[in-house]
Amino acid sequence: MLSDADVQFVDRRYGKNAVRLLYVRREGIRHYIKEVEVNTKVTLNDTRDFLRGDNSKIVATDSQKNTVYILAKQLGIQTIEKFAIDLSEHFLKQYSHVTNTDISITEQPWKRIQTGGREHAHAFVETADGVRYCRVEQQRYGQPKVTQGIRALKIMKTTQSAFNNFVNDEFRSLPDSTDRIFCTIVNATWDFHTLSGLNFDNAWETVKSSILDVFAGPPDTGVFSPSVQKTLYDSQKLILSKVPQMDKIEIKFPNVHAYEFDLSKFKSFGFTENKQVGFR
Ligand SMILES: O=c1[nH]c(=O)c2[nH]c(=O)[nH]c2[nH]1
Repeated sequence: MLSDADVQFVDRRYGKNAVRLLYVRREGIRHYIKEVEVNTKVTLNDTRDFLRGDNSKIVATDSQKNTVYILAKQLGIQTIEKFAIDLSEHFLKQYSHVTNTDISITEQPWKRIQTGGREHAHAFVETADGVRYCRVEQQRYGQPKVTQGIRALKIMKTTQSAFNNFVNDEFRSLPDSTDRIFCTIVNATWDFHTLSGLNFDNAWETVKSSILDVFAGPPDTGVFSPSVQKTLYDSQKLILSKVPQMDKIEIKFPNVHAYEFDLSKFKSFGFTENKQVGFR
């Protein structure tokens, strides 16, 4: 059996995961909603809970969950980033023995229903065009470190994408492709060196629209992509030039493969050899 002196704590964060909350703001007939899922974590200034089973400093995860509901009611949820900062600062202020906080929030992508070409006052549809999330980490006496992200943004283009002239050795089976389907599920995450002059909504929309613009290009002609790598890099460069407060951005464009089915065996239908077959 190890003695406590032999043990080093690497991570002592604990908290409540997946606190679901629907926040409705009613301004006359026009209503606003945020459906969010919040994870709270705090770190305490000593280890008596782990070492001795002394719970006297534990802020129960159940109390953390209640805090999410109480602060949402008291302060509202303007943006998930601001709400995460509010929660973080609350935990640090309320409990002098909390040294660090780590709050992450995911927002469901609700949009207003359009009827008769107009936005509805109180009816919404969940869309599949990207999920917004954020994370706020803060140390006592420190500034909140805000990370924003987008995930589950599935995009596809059916031409103006190629991949060729890559390493050709005994491990290669993929043919060159001069015209392939490019489909991916974007996952991007970024942080800021300052929050000064930053509008969280604008920053998030800028990232999303820049990714879509670089990927798609002009509506009629599109834009040529020689590889996922090049399109990814061009998106990042554009985003970094547009959001000066941004420190760094990580984007993942996993290839969602579309096979071209080999119909050449079905000669009676008039099918001939496929131009290209397989993963592209
Ligand atoms: O754009 C691409 N980049 C790659 O590195 C790669 N690898 C692969 O199999 N297909 C592709 N496509």
